[in-house]
Amino acid sequence: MSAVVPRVLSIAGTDPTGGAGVQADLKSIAANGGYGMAAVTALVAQNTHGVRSVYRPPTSFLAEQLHAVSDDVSIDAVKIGMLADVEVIETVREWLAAARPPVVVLDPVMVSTSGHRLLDPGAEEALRLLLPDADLVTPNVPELAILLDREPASDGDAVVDQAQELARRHGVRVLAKGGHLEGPDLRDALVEPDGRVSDYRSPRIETRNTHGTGCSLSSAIATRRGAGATWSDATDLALRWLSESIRHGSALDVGGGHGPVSHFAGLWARGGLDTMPSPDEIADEWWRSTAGVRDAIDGLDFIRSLGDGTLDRRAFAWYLAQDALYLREYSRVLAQASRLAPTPREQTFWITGAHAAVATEMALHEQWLGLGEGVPAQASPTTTAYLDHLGAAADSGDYERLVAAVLPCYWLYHDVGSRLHPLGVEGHPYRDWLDTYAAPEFAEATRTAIGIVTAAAAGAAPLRRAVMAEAFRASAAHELAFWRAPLDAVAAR
Ligand SMILES: Nc1ncnc2c1ncn2[C@@H]1O[C@H](COP(=O)(O)OP(=O)(O)O)[C@@H](O)[C@H]1O
Ligand SMILES: Cc1ncc(COP(=O)(O)O)c(N)n1
Repeated sequence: MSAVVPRVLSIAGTDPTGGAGVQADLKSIAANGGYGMAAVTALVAQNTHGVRSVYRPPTSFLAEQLHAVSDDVSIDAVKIGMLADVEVIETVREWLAAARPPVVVLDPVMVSTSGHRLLDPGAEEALRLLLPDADLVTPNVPELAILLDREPASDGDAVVDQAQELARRHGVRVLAKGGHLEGPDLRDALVEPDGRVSDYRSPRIETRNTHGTGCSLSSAIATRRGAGATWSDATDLALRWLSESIRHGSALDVGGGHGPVSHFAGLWARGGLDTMPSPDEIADEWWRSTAGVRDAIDGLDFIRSLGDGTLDRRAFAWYLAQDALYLREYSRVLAQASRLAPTPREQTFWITGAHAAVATEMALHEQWLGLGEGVPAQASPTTTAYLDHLGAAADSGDYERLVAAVLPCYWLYHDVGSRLHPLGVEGHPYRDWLDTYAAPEFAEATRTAIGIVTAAAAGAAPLRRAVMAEAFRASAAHELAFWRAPLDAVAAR
């Protein structure tokens, strides 16, 4: 079973400038959605101008690296690059026989772009013997010729002929790469062991940044295949990614010779570098952003006297009348959230809230309206302002903004309600009210609302998340004004 994120091992040499070898492989694996690992065959002192020297550590140590990985990690794919000499080839072959990784892509690295040997001339036959252990071999034009012991092909058809010959001889799939041929059009050919050919054509990109293209391509194919794509799809996806990365290579400005490709250019452009907060982090941040509003609510005479039961009945009746006006409209706003909801679960949640707002709570308020304190039938300026804010969010058709705007009505009410509730002793004049907003169903609905809204915010792009946070904060400020209004209104009469 391959993992969602395929675990891909590169067995290759190094490039301290990061454009080729294991350094390029790890970037390519990551850029194609894999988890990259690397066992180093040889240390190469090289840069974008060329190779200066090669140090090949004892192969016993390579074997230790390989077994350290396979003893611990389930490997989904292996990419093999520079093998340096016969001893290294033998070490890798023995390890492959023992570890049996499900996908093996072999890039038969022999000579660097700059013309330096990365494989002993005497190791060519050993490399040929390794070919059947691979699922895919990815030679460039000169490597294909050496593996066949022929002259290099000079056009696309000759490359395909040679690739078919190699595939047949060794019973292996071959991706023959056309980067070394001349001309404006590039052709790579995937040849099955039975000779069937799939062509991949693309325009040649005018650039000096082609250092490590072979390393990067083979790692990308191994990763895509390790994730479950067919060989043909894996090749197609990897080539599209490589073209994009070659196109952005020169913008990196790395070195004065053949520079690297820009492995993450596409991801940077499309995904940006922003981190994504978790829903819990958003909940914390948004809640903290209302600290001032909450302190101010707690400090209101209305809240204090509501808690100890000394609140002026007229003020309470005025408040209930405004709340009834508010709830009718709030119900419509929740119904709009339900209409825009992306999932049935959310659709159900908001429509249930809309029903609760208009039915259950209205019924409670009907009783209190019986207080007969000559309450206003018109929405106050404060109520109107709050409803205008919610109405604008509802009319925008923007689900995320809308649900962020309706959240404080749950969250702050639940917060105030659960703190006032213990004060609602026998005989408390506002006990029914105190019970409503501390009820377990309201606590549950509040939790669900917070979960839905913060999950939407976590998944939103940063700018969208900022719009949501602003809608939330504005509603919280309207909540404060709503609680402050009743005593002011009664005092002004
Ligand atoms: N200038 C370029 N424009 C577009 N694709 C390129 C360019 N150079 C190389 N490639 C692609 O990069 C891959 C590796 O190319 P190639 O040069 O043939 O192999 P290697 O890097 O092993 O020598 C191939 O898929 C090739 O099509
Ligand atoms: C360690 C190592 N492996 C492979 C290459 C081939 O790179 P290129 O794709 O430029 O031929 C390289 N230069 N160094």
